[in-house]
Amino acid sequence: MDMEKVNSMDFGEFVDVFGNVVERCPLIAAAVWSQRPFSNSEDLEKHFFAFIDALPQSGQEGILRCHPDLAGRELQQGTLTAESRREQRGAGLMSLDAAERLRLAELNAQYRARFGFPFVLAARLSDRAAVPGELARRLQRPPAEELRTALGEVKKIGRLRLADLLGAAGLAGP
Ligand SMILES: NC(=O)NC1=NC(=O)NC1=O
Repeated sequence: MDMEKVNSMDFGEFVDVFGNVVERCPLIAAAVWSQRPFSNSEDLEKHFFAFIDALPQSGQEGILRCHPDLAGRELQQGTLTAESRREQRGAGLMSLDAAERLRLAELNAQYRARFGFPFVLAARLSDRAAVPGELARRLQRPPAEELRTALGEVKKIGRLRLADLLGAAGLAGP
């Protein structure tokens, strides 16, 4: 892994490349830049996750609130980030019928009303058939446990996005 290139990035380059590892939270990349040099991709990922874990609950909930709903308004309006659009399309969430979309909208609304943040799941590790059931199941979980679960999904999304970036941007090495 050619971490030499990553470690040589100035602040602007680093945030340009890694600013959306956590959806719409460039602050995290901006903070992690200070931790360079990174010994390898796991070390880089560890710093992203450590920042999330060190936040107060309000900050962790804030990260979740930066995520667009699955198959929600932003998908309909075409305002998703490129990463989110790819992830949601890959899970088949762009081709839901009206009934599926309505069901998901209802579940998302119930979830948000109960927890105060949106349902977050690593769409690339799921698919359109599984999402409603997973949402309904997690809807019943105690808030403290569900916050931990949701942050775990943010990390899964971040891990996959980092792997794309380090692999695709010619940063992958032997
Ligand atoms: N609410 C969400 O789970 N959003 C998302 N999951 C992904 O995998 N990408 C998203 O934007």
